[in-house]
Amino acid sequence: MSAVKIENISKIYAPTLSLRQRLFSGSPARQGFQALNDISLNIEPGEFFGLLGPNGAGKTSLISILAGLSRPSNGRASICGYDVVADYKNARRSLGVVPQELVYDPFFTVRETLRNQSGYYGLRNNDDWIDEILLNLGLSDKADTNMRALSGGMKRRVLVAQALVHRPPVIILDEPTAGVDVDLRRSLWDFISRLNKEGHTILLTTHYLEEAQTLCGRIAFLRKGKVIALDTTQALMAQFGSDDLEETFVQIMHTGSEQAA
Ligand SMILES: Nc1ncnc2c1ncn2[C@@H]1O[C@H](COP(=O)(O)OP(=O)(O)OP(=O)(O)O)[C@@H](O)[C@H]1O
Repeated sequence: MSAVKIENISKIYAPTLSLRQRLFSGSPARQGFQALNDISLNIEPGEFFGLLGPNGAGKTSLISILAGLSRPSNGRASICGYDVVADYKNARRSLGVVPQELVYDPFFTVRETLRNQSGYYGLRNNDDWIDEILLNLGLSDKADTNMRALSGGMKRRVLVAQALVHRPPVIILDEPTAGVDVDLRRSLWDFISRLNKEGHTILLTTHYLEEAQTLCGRIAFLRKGKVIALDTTQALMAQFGSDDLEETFVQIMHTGSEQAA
């Protein structure tokens, strides 16, 4: 069974019309914006998979569908065999998502935040695991600090910790190292690599291609909502005669065409 299965997913965002336009426009309804166009791919258990593409390619739109935050216009997706729409609860329980946006509740400390998150999954007495996560993310000395008193990079570490409280088999990281220092990057990647070696499936989006080159076994390149290349990292680079993923990325974005996933 695939850890993540994506079958013919398309996403069309509804057009945003003002009230005035809606009430008084006699013109036919405007078409929505197609962010994803017939995406299919499978990620096997234990893979470290990269989803790469330029700004606006559709990476976050796809992740939002997997996380149950947004519904696909067409197609279906499942996490560990659980359909993300029909079996939302089990799909969500199998998944930990580190979002791109820094979202947090300013009234709680770091430990309270992680206890609350554990509570959403019905987990009590989760402090041993919370302590291990805090240690691995360099947050032990911030456990009793209020969220609003943390720096941006520290808040991002807490987002990573939140995604891990229920030990999900699949972890999605949406640009987790944007705006964080070298120390966190190293400790984060050491920790995530360890989780991956222990069997967790990782789906990563990042604009740091050297990170993707080092970490990802397979990569899908997205452009304008379509998969334009999908293969092992080595095979993608070999195809373009390069040993540098950034160089490969540039070439694929300028020459790539849609290919079967
Ligand atoms: N709620 C929305 N309503 C309308 N359009 C949207 C919405 N969310 C995203 N889009 C559009 O869909 C396209 C894909 O956006 P998305 O955020 O998925 O891209 P991305 O690959 O994650 O980009 P980035 O690398 O900048 O995070 C963009 O053109 C974006 O403007």
